[in-house]
Amino acid sequence: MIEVQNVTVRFGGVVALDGVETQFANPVSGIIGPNGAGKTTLMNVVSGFVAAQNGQIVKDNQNLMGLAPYKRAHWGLRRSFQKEEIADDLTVAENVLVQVDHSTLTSAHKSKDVARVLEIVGMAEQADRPGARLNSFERRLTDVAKCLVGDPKLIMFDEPAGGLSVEETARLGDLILEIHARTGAQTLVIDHDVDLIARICSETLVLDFGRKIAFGPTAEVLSDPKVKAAYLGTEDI
Ligand SMILES: Nc1ncnc2c1ncn2[C@@H]1O[C@H](COP(=O)(O)OP(=O)(O)OP(=O)(O)O)[C@@H](O)[C@H]1O
Repeated sequence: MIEVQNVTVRFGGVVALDGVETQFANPVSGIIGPNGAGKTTLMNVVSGFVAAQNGQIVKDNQNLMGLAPYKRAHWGLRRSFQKEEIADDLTVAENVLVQVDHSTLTSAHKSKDVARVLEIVGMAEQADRPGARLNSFERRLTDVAKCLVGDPKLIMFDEPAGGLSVEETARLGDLILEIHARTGAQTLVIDHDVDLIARICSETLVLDFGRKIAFGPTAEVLSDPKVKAAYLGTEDI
């Protein structure tokens, strides 16, 4: 369970999040809304990149607001960005290993864990290939592997399907659906691809101008007139 409790963020005069309150209880949950709605800001509050003026984020009784960003990562918070952070001069396996650098586990244990997550994302055969030689989908899969390594508890994907083909998006969706069973982590997904959200997220939060305008089972939320109105003139839903 991820509890978002009355979170408010202001950037000068802009209210990016306005008392947002919700509870994500499902293995995979979505966050959608028009451009500038506050979606990325909410992820930034969870990861600690942005300080909220008010509110708390609690995951399974752990109040994340009380932890510095690096401690949240040690605790098990993982995040992928709109652009992958893959080092060109490191191999795929080394890129993933960096994520668990801080861990006190033995290097044999870490290598085994890296091999396990590369197997899950389908990149085991490319483990020794340098980042520079990966295509865009392989980079994305390596980024997902970085989120899976080292006992994650909460994984956040910001527009994971951006720039992917229909087939690649379908594969990525399958992979995200497997995460909870394979790692136990709960996943939050922001994406403008509403078909992907509808397929993989059993519940979805809709933000508009920093406010929660809907939350609940994804199919219900997507047919809500308030949600359709928020998207009017911006994109189809
Ligand atoms: N660091 C910042 N400084 C000032 N304003 C910001 C900052 N980050 C976000 N904002 C503003 O806060 C509001 C919410 O932005 P945010 O990026 O969270 O929206 P979003 O829903 O993720 O949008 P998109 O779908 O376009 O990525 C916008 O008005 C944005 O301009």
